[in-house]
Amino acid sequence: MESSGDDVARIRREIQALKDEKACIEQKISVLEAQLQETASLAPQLQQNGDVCNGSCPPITAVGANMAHGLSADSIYRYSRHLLLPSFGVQAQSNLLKSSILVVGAGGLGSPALLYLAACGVGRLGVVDHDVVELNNMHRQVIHTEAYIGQPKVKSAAAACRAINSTIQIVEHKEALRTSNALEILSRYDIIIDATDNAPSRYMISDCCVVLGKPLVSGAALGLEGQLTVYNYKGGPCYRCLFPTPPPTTACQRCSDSGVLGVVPGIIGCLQALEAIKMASAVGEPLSGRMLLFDALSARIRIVKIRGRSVQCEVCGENTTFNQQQFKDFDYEKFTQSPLSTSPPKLKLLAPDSRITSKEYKGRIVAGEAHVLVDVRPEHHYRIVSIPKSLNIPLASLEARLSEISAALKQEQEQEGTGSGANLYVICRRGNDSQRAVQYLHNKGFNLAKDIVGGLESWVHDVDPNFPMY
Ligand SMILES: Nc1ncnc2c1ncn2[C@@H]1O[C@H](COP(=O)(O)OP(=O)(O)OP(=O)(O)O)[C@@H](O)[C@H]1O
Ligand SMILES: [Zn+2]
Repeated sequence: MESSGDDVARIRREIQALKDEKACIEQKISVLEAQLQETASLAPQLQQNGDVCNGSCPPITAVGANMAHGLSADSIYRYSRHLLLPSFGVQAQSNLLKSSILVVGAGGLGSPALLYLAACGVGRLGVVDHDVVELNNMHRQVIHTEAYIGQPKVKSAAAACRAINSTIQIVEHKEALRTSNALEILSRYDIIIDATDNAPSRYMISDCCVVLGKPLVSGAALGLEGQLTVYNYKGGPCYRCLFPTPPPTTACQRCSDSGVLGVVPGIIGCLQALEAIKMASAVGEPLSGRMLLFDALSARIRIVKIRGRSVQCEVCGENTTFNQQQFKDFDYEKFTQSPLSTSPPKLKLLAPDSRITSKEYKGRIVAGEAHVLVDVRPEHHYRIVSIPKSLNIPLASLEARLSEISAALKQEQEQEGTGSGANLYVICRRGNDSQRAVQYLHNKGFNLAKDIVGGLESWVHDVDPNFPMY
């Protein structure tokens, strides 16, 4: 028998499937309605004339309305506020409708970018992402709704775009962009938007744009800051011109570790859409050779001049031999020493006898074992949630606070009255920092220190599914 939780999930899935079907049918209806509207505007005049056109009469639209630009009546009405802009107008809108733009990543940056690109009438809009929608995406990834939790982001994003504009083509690429598929996917679009969140993807997308000769709108947002620029546009620099060597992996922070205020990627994503729209419609001056820096706390936006194309650039420089084949063979994960996937790396620094699983640790609590549990997460993480009776000593202050661990172990031993001494366990969020801490503690003479494999994530997974996770 299914549990009530399974039931709820199944019913939600069925509802979503029906909603998708409904959205698809509605899209078809509105396309047919637009066709009907255009055809019907001819029909009464044919009837009034009392005869049926045999092909020899002049086209009736030529008498009723002069629309040499080719926009339909529906499009004129839909995009009328664009058409009214003297600096945009009919020509720019027609250019947009003929353009194609690809957004890589349907997360914090991609969400607003996709919504505006769909709304403004980009003729073909592609979205690439391999991930599924999660509850902790909701605060910033505004294209997704709760009904899509657990479903592919591309499916959710495409449905939202279609709901806004059923007259454009939306293409779903439900896969991670890799060297094996990037050339083929990117070659189908005029302009590329990088809305990903990791170093290997950034280098890979930029290099691919260089070999294919496509302009790239690149954005980033973390914490309360964001930045934006356009690469590879009419002789401008590429990402590698600016950053020939990848930053150290410790400098590559992720939203899932460092946090991000939802509206910050919202702002940068909107600006990415704007830069793409400007290029697609041939209006204005793209942000090439300049970088926009946004600081939410001080409410400051600065535009700084950045270096131009580097003659020494390994990918776009004067003597480069970098081509499509080299792109396909390039190992971006090795180059940046970080994974393409959004999941953080899992370190293995300790011997098995210096580690215990979260289940084993739970067993020791139940057995009443004398021990101290040190939680080495930063204090603001610890304040979100922690295991009762744990002692918070962040990894960064471990060196200065070793005496607190000694004191806690002594106190525990006295309370329990054990002769053999109390055990020392170390936990963190995912099991990486706890290993670093145990290595350090071993060097400082705490030889019995053990790390809890997989940290609080494994505690939630294997011991207590109700323990809140972030
Ligand atoms: N190589 C890639 N190909 C396709 N999509 C990618 C690639 N790299 C990253 N992405 C996608 O880009 C999006 C980036 O979104 P965002 O930075 O908001 O982070 P997130 O991974 O959704 O959330 P969080 O970091 O908070 O867990 C994600 O949906 C991710 O799946
Ligand atoms: Zn370059």
